[in-house]
Amino acid sequence: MAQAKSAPGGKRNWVSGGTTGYSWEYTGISIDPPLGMRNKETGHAKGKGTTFAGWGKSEKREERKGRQGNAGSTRRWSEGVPRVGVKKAVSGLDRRKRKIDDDSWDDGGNGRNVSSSKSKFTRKTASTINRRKVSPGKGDRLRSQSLYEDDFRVGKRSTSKGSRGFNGRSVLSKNSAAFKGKKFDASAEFRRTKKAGAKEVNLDEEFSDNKESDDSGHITEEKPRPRLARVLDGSGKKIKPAKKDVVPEDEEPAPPKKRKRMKLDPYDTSNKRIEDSPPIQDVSSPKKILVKCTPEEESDMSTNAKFRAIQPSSSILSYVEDNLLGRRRLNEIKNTGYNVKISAPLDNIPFSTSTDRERIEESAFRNKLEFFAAAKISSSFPPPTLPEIAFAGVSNVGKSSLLNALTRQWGIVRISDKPGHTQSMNFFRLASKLCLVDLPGYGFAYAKDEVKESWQELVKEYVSTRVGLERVCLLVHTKRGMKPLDYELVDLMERHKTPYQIVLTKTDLVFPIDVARRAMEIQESLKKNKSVVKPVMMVSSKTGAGIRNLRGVLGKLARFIKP
Ligand SMILES: Nc1nc2c(ncn2[C@@H]2O[C@H](COP(=O)(O)OP(=O)(O)OP(=O)(O)O)[C@@H](O)[C@H]2O)c(=O)[nH]1
Ligand SMILES: [Mg+2]
Repeated sequence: MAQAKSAPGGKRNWVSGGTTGYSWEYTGISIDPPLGMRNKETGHAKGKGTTFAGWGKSEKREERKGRQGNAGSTRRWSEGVPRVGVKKAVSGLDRRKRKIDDDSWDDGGNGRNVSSSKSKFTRKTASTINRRKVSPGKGDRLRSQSLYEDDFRVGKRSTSKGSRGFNGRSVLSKNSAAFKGKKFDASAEFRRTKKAGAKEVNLDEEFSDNKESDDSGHITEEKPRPRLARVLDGSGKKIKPAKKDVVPEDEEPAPPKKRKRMKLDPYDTSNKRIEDSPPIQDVSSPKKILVKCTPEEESDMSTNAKFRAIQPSSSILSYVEDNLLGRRRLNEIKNTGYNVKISAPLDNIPFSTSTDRERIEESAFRNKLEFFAAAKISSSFPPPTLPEIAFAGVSNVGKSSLLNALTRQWGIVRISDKPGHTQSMNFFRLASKLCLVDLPGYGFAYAKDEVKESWQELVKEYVSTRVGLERVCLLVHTKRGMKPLDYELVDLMERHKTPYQIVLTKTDLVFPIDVARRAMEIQESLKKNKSVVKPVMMVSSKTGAGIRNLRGVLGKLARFIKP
């Protein structure tokens, strides 16, 4: 700062440029030039890095050019500015402050001349100067700063267009004119280079000065940096060598990295289509589920490996494929003829254009879903007038969503991705045909332990004592499988002879083969149970896969109703 002010001849003169307006030149400049002009001055047409952050670097380069023999303008304005290293570039705000402080900005009212220049940028800078003159103060700094940013933007825009615009070319030519006749002739240098063909220029030789002075004027030693050799091709263009090609001389090239070999699980077909999996044998006994394993091997296997070793029956596999269960690409659904623009597209007839209500083939579910009672204790249960279907399962398994999906009446039953959303037993009516009961979940939920226990007790009481309970749909997350609490409820229902059916939910989250495996696993584990209703149903409330089949199964319960 102090250096800038005290430098000799620190004044800028605006010189008339004839009929075209006004041109400018620095004579013994000791101040920081206007930001946008830096590009002009340095002649960096693609001046992205030459404005704020790259200022130190470009300045350094220009100065070196000057040192090679040219005492031109660039040399001069680098004299007055405190030099900064590449890493220690002056921040935009600092430079801004420096400019405000500098008296030579006022320039004896030359702002008028500046504003009459053709340059868009120059005009704006001039207006900034004038405004500062009128209202100096705290607010001024902010306003001028924003203008400053505008200037920066204008300058940047103009330079990014390859100096086609108002100022880049003219200044460049001015600069090259200034170079002409001096020791360093840029065009001659360019011709020389072109003649010589590709030529390597070692920057270390070219720029041997590694010493930098910081703001306080101390000389500091700059850390030695590995420099990349600059390569010029036949046309004189710079070719940036790839980093990997530049190996420091003292370092030996590292040996090529060994590729890690992936271990392939022969039973894992989870990332494949069902057709890609090994040929399926029809499994008739539970022992055959795990293939190619001795009992000792089986005990050593992890739960995951055991699951992957399951080979589902061909009937389950074909059911999964036919109903497009499992994770599917949108294109696959589209190509099969389903309208992917509607919610739960697979709960539809392919190529159908009928409305939601018409698409529901099962008449009971075409009725309006109406909430009519909620219970937190068994004494609040409504009288059993209709056959009931209850939806039980761990929290967040998708019970409430399934009610909406079955009736295609989105939003009637509230859902949330937060486990423990449904906190009471909610009774819904489908006209006078069926009663659907949304039960609170068990297991992990965002609720106090005693509250969760009370839900569990309520569910247990309901499934074991409720009159008119036609079926309990026990919902199981396809990805996670049955939990101990599920088995507990199963045992209870077995004891009370409550009919229940397993429904795999969120099938869209796993690969088709894993949907089939999960169904197979559960079917086999509950094979001896008496109250379980077969088959294991598989659905996705999101894609609508399997919903029509479940509707068909549950709709049969409503047929026996006497209106
Ligand atoms: N991907 C996917 N997400 C689903 C599906 N069914 C439900 N969900 C999501 O799972 C979350 C929980 O759904 P709910 O229907 O509230 O689950 P819940 O079993 O009623 O949960 P609680 O009331 O807390 O016991 C929601 O964010 C749903 O959007 C499905 O088939 N596929
Ligand atoms: Mg719920």
